Amino acid sequence: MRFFSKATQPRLTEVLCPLTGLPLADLAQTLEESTATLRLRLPYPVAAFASELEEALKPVLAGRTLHLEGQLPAFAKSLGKAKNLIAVASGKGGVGKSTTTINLALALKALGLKVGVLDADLFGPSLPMMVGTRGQHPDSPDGKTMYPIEALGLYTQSIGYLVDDSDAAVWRGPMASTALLQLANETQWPELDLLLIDMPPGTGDIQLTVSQKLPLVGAVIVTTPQDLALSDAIKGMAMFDKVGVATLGLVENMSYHQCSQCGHQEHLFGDGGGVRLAAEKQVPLLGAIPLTLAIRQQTDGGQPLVVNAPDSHEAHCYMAAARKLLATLVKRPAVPAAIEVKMV
Ligand SMILES: Nc1ncnc2c1ncn2[C@@H]1O[C@H](COP(=O)(O)OP(=O)(O)OP(=O)(O)O)[C@@H](O)[C@H]1O
Repeated sequence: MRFFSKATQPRLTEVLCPLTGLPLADLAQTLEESTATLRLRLPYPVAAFASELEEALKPVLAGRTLHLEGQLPAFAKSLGKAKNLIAVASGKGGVGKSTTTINLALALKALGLKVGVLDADLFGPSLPMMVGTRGQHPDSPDGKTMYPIEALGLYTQSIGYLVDDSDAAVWRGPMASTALLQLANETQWPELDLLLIDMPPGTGDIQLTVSQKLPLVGAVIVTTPQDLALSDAIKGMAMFDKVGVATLGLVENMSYHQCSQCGHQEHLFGDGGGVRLAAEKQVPLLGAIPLTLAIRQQTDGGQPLVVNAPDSHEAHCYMAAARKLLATLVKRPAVPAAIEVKMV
């Protein structure tokens, strides 16, 4: 419900939200409005957008003091206290799904969200290496559930914390799906705005079962511009479609190679594949991430670029993708909060 005075309402309709591009009147809720104050609530954390919002809202304020607050609502059922589960998937292996997941998670955290990452990549759990938690094991308060391991400000859980890579690789079919679902369900996630799930590569039974049994808001598909990766990305989208999970967007990884010496860009794996696929499937292209030495070195070394070099071109690419993903989410209808009915 939105309450605007006659003076404020038409002006808020003209002001566009810097995140979504939608009129703020469609998103904001007025909590308080007086001659001295305007207090607004938005459906996303506002700190990272404060200066853009203050600038955009100047015409509405007319000298009043602006107070902003915001929180991401739930767009699907939660998993315990974790809201908004998003699968990060790719049809083809080795396209940089895990690298994209971790950098995207850190970029979303930089936008003010509380983010968890579930490394569900049974066949090559790489999250512990990417966030520098290799060799750590989750604590258990009761011998039945586990706490996630906090790293770089993210709440992480990985099959790699529990078993050796060699043990994980031999899991097949139902056993693998059960292990993944247990890992998701038996982790005591804190209150999270988002939980990114780094899915195993492929579109087989394991991926299908996990997509059906976890309450996903949607999926982000990672691809490279290569024809083979693109056709596997289409298979990935079709799988999610089959189980009624929306594709929230595409990330084109290794979009172009950027030389660390001269900055020259070359389209090693082809040009424009992600743009064409996004247009054909009518899904947002969330971002185009370059293939660079720094991404590989720093992510593989446990210090992903978004935290280690936040001013780099690569970090800006991840930040732009995170912003677009957040904007895509915010435009979706939220799940209504539970209404408490008192019996008298
Ligand atoms: N944009 C990039 N620039 C440079 N190197 C990258 C980039 N993206 C990923 N890599 C590197 O490519 C390798 C594979 O990446 P990653 O493990 O993220 O792929 P994946 O799709 O998750 O693999 P798998 O299918 O095995 O789960 C890693 O060494 C990673 O550092």
